[in-house]
Amino acid sequence: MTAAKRPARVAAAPEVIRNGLMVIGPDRPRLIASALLALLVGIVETGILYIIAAIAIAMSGGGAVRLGPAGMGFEVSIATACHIGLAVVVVLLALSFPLAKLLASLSSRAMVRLRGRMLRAYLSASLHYRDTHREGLLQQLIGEYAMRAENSVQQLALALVTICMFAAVLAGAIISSPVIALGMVGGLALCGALLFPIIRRMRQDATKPILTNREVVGRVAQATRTSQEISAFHVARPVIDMLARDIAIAAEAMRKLRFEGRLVPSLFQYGAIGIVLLLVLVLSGSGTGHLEGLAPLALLLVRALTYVRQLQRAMHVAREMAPYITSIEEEVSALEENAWPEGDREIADFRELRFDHVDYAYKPGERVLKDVSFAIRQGEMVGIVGPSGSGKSTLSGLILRLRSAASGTIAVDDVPLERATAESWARLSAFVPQDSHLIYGTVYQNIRFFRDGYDDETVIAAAKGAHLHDEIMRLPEGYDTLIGPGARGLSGGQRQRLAIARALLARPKLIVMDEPTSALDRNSELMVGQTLEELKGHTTIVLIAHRPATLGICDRIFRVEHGVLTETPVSQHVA
Ligand SMILES: Nc1ncnc2c1ncn2[C@@H]1O[C@H](COP(=O)(O)OP(=O)(O)OP(=O)(O)O)[C@@H](O)[C@H]1O
Repeated sequence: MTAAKRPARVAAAPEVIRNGLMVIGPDRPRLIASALLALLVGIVETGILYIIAAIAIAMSGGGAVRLGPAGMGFEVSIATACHIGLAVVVVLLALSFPLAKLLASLSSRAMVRLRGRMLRAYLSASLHYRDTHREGLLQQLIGEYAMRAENSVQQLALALVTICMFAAVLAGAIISSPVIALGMVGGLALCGALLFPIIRRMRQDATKPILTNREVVGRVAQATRTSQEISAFHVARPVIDMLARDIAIAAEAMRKLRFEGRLVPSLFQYGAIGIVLLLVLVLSGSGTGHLEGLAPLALLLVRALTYVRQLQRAMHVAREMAPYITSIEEEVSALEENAWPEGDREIADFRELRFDHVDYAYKPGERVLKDVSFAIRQGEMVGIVGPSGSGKSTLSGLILRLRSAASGTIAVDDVPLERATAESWARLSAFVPQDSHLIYGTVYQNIRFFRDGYDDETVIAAAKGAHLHDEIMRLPEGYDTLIGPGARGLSGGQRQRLAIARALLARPKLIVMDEPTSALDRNSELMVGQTLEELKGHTTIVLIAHRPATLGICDRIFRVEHGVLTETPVSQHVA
């Protein structure tokens, strides 16, 4: 399982209901309250339709308005009937507010829960598992999938509410004229039976989305990330063509779904009306006397049919959306199963970090690190060298406790690194990646990087430690200048030193630097070198580096080749 599959099908009703209830979860009492309220609205609505019909009859006949069931009714003037009607309308309006509020809150609360769960699951999953995901997965889950799940819940709740209203109006119609009302129910059932083969065929057509949205989103994410290269290689046209093709295929599948969504309810409604008219024709021709009170009944039946149409549409949309919930559930469960262990031992300091016979594989059977054993003592500066692809970055992931060994042990003093709490090790260690990223925010926010409890002075001290302070002070608003995507950019050298300031902020005991000077200009490289000199002796540094100039400062140097680590003399690497 590598990524959320775009559901290439329309769900069956039981799946829709099961999924909807799963997402609604703790809000089921709200759903029940909505249904009860809807039933009440349906009953009151039946009353108002009955009053309107009675007024219409009285107006056409010139007499009083007759209200109440046959034989037990009473007569009132048209004005009184209108007043009663207005009072009922006020009740209807008053009931509409809580019903609308309940329905809206049901789905929005479901979305908040879903998004929170997805975000937690994704960010708590192991890096090893996240590596197996294509790019843009979280965005797609939290964006498109959550919206569709919300829509499914909304439609399902709407369907339930519609059923309740339909039941109330139908009950009114049955009381008014059992023969015609039951005839209409029979007509609907007949329509359903007749239309079933067409519906099934259309549904099958609609479930052939050859290209998944997942692929479209993945390709868009890829196009965004490589936008600079796309311009430089002048390949915008083929990229646009490729995306346009993908989008068109997805759109065709969607068109078929929409077509079904529009057509089937109409076929149902008009078919049922036709059957009712036939029934009236038969009854009037036979003179069986079932036609008294036909006017209110006609109104009730028309209203009931609009509910059927509404129900059809709601179920259609809910069915279309429900598989996204299945997909979210599968994806989130897999992420949760692969949660990265939090650990249970607080580590405040360490004397030694030791690797014993450590193996690591991204894929089963393909060892990237083989039988790695070494120890780093507190305060040492250790260089890691080796050709590209030899396993240096993988090693840094293991040191940072972002990955766990496939076999062998990694220990901080006597504690296996996996047992150390993720939080305490993250406080004790820091990372300067090969390619660091800015976030949209001020320089302060970029250096703090979501960590609370560091005042401005501490941030400034970190920037000074990274030899970035003077350049920050030259920005228009100093540390308050907005930087990052969509705002002001920084040069590669400045970005790298900002990454170092980020790492220095919490005064870590261990810093892993992945090629910190690989892409730097001479000036930035000198400043990074100066930072390293200043850290030497009191902060343990693991320096992944190629340049002899950077390695000269190291106490010890390890070489990784084809995943095998050996110690080599420092003198061998210094020019
Ligand atoms: N996410 C991944 N999935 C599968 N294989 C991976 C993954 N990341 C790295 N590898 C493989 O693991 C091996 C070691 O990669 P690593 O990034 O640790 O090398 P490196 O020595 O840091 O390389 P460089 O100096 O180019 O950064 C490489 O063969 C690489 O192809």
